[in-house]
Amino acid sequence: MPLYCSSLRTQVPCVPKHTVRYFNKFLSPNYVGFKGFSLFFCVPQSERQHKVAHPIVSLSKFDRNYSSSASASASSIMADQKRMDFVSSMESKYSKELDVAVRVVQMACFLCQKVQESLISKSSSQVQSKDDNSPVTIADWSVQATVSWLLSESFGSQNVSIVAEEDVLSLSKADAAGLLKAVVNTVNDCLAEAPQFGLQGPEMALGTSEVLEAISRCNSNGGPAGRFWALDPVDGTLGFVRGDQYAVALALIEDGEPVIGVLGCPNYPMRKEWLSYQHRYHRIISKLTPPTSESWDKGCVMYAWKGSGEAWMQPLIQGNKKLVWPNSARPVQVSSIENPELATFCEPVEKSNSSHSFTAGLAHSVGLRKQPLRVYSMVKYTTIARGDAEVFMKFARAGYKEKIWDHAAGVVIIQEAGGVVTDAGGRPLDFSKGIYLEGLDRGIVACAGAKLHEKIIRAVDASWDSSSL
Ligand SMILES: Nc1ncnc2c1ncn2[C@@H]1O[C@H](COP(=O)(O)OS(=O)(=O)O)[C@@H](OP(=O)(O)O)[C@H]1O
Ligand SMILES: [Mg+2]
Repeated sequence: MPLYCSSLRTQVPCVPKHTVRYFNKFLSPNYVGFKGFSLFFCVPQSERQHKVAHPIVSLSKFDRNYSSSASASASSIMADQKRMDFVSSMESKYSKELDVAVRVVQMACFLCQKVQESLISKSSSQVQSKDDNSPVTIADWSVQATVSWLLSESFGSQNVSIVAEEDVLSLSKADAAGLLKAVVNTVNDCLAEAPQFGLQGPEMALGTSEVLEAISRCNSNGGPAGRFWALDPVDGTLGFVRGDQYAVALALIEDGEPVIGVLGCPNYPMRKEWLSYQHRYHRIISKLTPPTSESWDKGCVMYAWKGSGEAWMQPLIQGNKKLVWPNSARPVQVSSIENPELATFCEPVEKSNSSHSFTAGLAHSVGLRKQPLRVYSMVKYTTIARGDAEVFMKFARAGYKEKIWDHAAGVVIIQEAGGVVTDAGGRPLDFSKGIYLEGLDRGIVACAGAKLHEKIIRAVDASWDSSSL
């Protein structure tokens, strides 16, 4: 039987994670029992071909988490075994949901990219105004319809409950007929590509009523019990219409806790320096020196499930390539920088969304010296999870209530990548109270590590009373 061998500390595609963890525990250089076996391990080719549903695995990460010392006691081995069993059971519990959610977000990114291209090249006639005057585009409704339709097809509509940002009212008005037509066409164009993403599209193009129904089905109010999906079809609408950063955010929330987080970031640059530039410059440079078709220049989908201790990033599907799992996924980890002088903090672009002056004071008091990185949308969560910045702070004006779909996916991803996310009082965000993060204390603080986090929480307390927030 042909064997697939891989040297230790390289990334191993197509190996079931629990198998790697199991081997890795014994392959630790300190583990005397199997020391002579520590250079290679082998997996039968047939197993490799059949068990490809999981992402690639970084052995070095598991070394860090799971290495046993020579004096490892039987009880710590048992604890490891228990954790392995827990991880395996959770893995099988969420594997279909994760697989479908990542594919669906890939499709949503594909849709958004097309709409954003046409928005930038045409005028802004495709931008509508919602009651709260924020711009909303064809993409918002089209993504919501597409995601809702695909989740219902994959799990059965009776099993799918979705909390999402857009409502169907403004789209159903008589004067929105042109917009509705554009949404129906965009949804059908996207769903026609479903097989490329490993999903099944409709046999016939969806009619207007089916599209409206898919959008309006996202009418769950969340809450503390059961399962629901939280969707922000286009988070960072301003970034989207400006041709800049935005995200498609999908999370599965179970009994009030986000358990799966998937974030599509179509404009995320692989070279982190580009995050500080307006996306316009990136586009110009890309035109002058176009990336090769194989290079991973920008755009990713990040994902994680709670309790796995892993977060992953895969490239967006390009051209008419097929999504073959795990689609070159790479593990991501938060930065190891603890020194505030070396750390970068990111925050919302719009000062109406978060007080820039308050965060500047906090930054100064904890010794953060670098210029803030202002990035639209939940891409800020991606920035921390990937290790491209160390701190994310958001302090909205008093009275603003944060919504669960603006944070759920990012929280799971940062936590599984090794970071910390809390409110400004140091408490976990509460996703169990409906569509808002009720009881949020002052603001949101996400950090790569606990030390930085603690410093910032202390600084908030010290300066809050003198702030005008
Ligand atoms: N006044 C106010 N204060 C705080 N937050 C607000 C406010 N208004 C809106 N929002 C929400 O912020 C989402 C935009 O993302 P950010 O908060 O990261 O801001 S920014 O786009 O970088 O400026 C944005 O998400 P989208 O509506 O999906 O763009 C909103 O949910
Ligand atoms: Mg949003």
